[in-house]
Amino acid sequence: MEIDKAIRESDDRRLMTKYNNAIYVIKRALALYSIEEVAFSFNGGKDSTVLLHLLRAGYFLHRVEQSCSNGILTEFPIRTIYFESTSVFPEINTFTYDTSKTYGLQMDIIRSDFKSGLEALLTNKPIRAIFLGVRIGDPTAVGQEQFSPSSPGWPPFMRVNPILDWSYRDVWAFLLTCKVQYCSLYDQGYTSIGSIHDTVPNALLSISSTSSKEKFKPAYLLSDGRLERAGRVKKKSSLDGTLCPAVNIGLDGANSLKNRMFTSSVIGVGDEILFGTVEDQLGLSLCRKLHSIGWLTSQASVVRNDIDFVAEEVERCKSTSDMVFLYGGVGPLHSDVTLAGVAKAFGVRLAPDEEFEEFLRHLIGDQCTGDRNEMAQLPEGITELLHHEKLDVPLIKCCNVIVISATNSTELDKQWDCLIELSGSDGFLLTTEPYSTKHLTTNLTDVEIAQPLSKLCLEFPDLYIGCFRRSRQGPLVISFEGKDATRVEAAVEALCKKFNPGAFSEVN
Ligand SMILES: Cc1cc2nc3c(=O)[nH]c(=O)nc-3n(C[C@H](O)[C@H](O)[C@H](O)COP(=O)(O)O)c2cc1C
Ligand SMILES: Nc1ncnc2c1ncn2[C@@H]1O[C@H](COP(=O)(O)OP(=O)(O)OP(=O)(O)O)[C@@H](O)[C@H]1O
Ligand SMILES: [Mg+2]
Repeated sequence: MEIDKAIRESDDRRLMTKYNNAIYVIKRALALYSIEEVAFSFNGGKDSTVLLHLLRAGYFLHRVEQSCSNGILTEFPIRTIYFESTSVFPEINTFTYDTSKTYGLQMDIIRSDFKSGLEALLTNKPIRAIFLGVRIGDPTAVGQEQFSPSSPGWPPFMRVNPILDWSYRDVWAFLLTCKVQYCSLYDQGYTSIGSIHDTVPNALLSISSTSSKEKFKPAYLLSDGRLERAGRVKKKSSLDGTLCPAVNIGLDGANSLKNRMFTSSVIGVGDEILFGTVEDQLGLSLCRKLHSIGWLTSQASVVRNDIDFVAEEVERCKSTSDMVFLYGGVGPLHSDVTLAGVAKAFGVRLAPDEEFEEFLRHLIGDQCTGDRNEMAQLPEGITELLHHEKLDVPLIKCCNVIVISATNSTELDKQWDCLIELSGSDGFLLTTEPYSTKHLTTNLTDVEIAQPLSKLCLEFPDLYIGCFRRSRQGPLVISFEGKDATRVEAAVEALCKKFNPGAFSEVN
């Protein structure tokens, strides 16, 4: 088998190790699932081209071990799926189809989005595992392992990532050592290829040229593989502020913004809260603190210590709230997945942050060894460290998401005060007009009060008018909340007028 032979004959020991590991993963997958139950997700990119040849080698070796191959590989029976989009580079498309022909791939072309395409595929075919060319530096790799079940909300299948631990250098070492064809765009300075709308050649490969047409070196000459995505035009850039859509307040706007309604979401991360083992004080305290600065908390939730759950919740909240507060799940333990969830929600990877690592080093001393300190990994390109002299470690702000590391109310009080100070009078946590609040209690029945209250809500749409009880039999409490104290007063008066005097009394 020519791939296996090329690697074994090369003297690249690192490549050999990576190859052996990938082949091991492929062979385990082929032992776990029947050939009808696996699929290969191929898109003509360099990573999936590597994977194609690894799968060819892995399938061959698997057959040899089962003693059913004579050493000549004539077929590649693994179902191949290609999501063909209208915004794909023509060179990628042609390469994908040509490769399919060369290696006799049984290719299913899917023209819908990934999720619905996979849903339809899995309904019609017995597929249980899909091979992907995902690598650890890819934003989508956050939290994945070589075998990772698909995320919640996706149809159920196993994602098999044989080259998860391969670097950019490993990919090129493999393609060049095996002398296999790859898409021609990689010889024109493209280093990672998305759609025609978001991909340009990598500027780091640019050759200064006197002619008007810029020239580029081939992808394999990129010396720092961490920059392979430099040719990907960010859909939203953290620098132009669009990735951080919410509170971007300039001095001029501060006064008018004081009257604006700011909304927040509060997300707790912790299985223990959900088991009922630990009482969630931080969520309550954050809601109170936000209310005290005139913010409206539009939702507070608690999710499991699971990257996908965190990512899903953050993704939803960051686009609907001005600011999202996350607490719990921060640290170096296996259950500390909060920052990975934030990274996934923003589609960036976790990367070591030297500045943050330095703070941790001061705090935990020698226990914190450079490359092994998981706590020093922060969402890349979107993280701002908020320094305050009263804090041993800076607070982490990723666009409009603030990660609170406090584990109890006292620590939270301290971090909150620092946040307010750091935000200043025109910052990301602007103190706005405080709420004016009134509470009335009454012994009127729900039936008596329901209709007049509904009418009152229509008359005062600018106020929050709600009801709650402290016990089923006890009095009803009606709360009025609003930014304009005279309006709150007017609503209270209007309600009292609808009933006999003495029907309500004011409480705190
Ligand atoms: C076969 C296949 C399976 C996928 N499974 C998942 C999944 O389980 N969870 C998930 O969040 N994304 C999944 N994705 C989506 C990818 O993680 C990623 O969003 C996609 O490759 C788009 O990357 P891009 O935005 O860089 O183009 C899957 C994609 C493919 C092709
Ligand atoms: N349109 C698609 N059809 C099928 N599989 C896809 C598609 N897009 C992505 N994938 C799967 O996701 C993997 C990761 O995609 P990614 O874009 O990171 O890598 P690539 O396209 O192989 O290489 P490159 O990073 O150079 O673009 C692919 O290797 C492939 O398995
Ligand atoms: Mg690609």
